[in-house]
Amino acid sequence: MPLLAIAYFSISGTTEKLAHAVARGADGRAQVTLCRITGGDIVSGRFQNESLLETIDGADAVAFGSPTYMGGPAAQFKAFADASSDRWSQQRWANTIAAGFTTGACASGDQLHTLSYFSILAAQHGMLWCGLDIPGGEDPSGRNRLGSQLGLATHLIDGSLPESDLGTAAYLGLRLAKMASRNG
Ligand SMILES: Cc1cc2nc3c(=O)[nH]c(=O)nc-3n(C[C@H](O)[C@H](O)[C@H](O)COP(=O)(O)O)c2cc1C
Repeated sequence: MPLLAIAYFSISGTTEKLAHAVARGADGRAQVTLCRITGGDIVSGRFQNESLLETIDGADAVAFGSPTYMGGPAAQFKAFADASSDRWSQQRWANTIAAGFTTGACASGDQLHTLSYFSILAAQHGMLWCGLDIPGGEDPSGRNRLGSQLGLATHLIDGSLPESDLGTAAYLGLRLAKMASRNG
């Protein structure tokens, strides 16, 4: 079974809900490891959780997740990304499947920029980007509600995530598991 690592940062729990939904979607088709990035991993501005990075070293697929903060990934996620530069120099994550998910307070809160950053991070590592194959506004169950095909973009409605966003996250997990099996 392929290994799916979900590397995410969340403070108030919304991105974490998405991470758990991605994991549920992959259940039974991949072994899943949730890798939560925390502020405590960052010492003097540098991300120092080597065991989290080592988990990703062994993964067949990786889902990157962060809330959108000020039009991009949260600083804590960026600290993790910067710490991956040792892996970059050896292209250690090359050919691993990668995808991304994010959330925001607004429907058009610049989530695309966060997803673009994730895809560039993946490209820097030679990873293979996996977007969403759900046409926005066309899915009978309302998945990919915001019509983002680069990755999963969501936003809060009355303070919580709609079920359709969690369904999209689960679908992304399933898709990653399938892609990882195909790529293995
Ligand atoms: C510092 C900060 C910056 C934010 N910037 C944005 C933003 O640019 N766009 C947006 O839609 N939401 C923005 N938000 C809202 C968060 O993305 C939103 O509350 C999200 O659900 C938090 O995720 P979490 O529950 O996983 O911590 C911002 C929130 C904070 C605290």
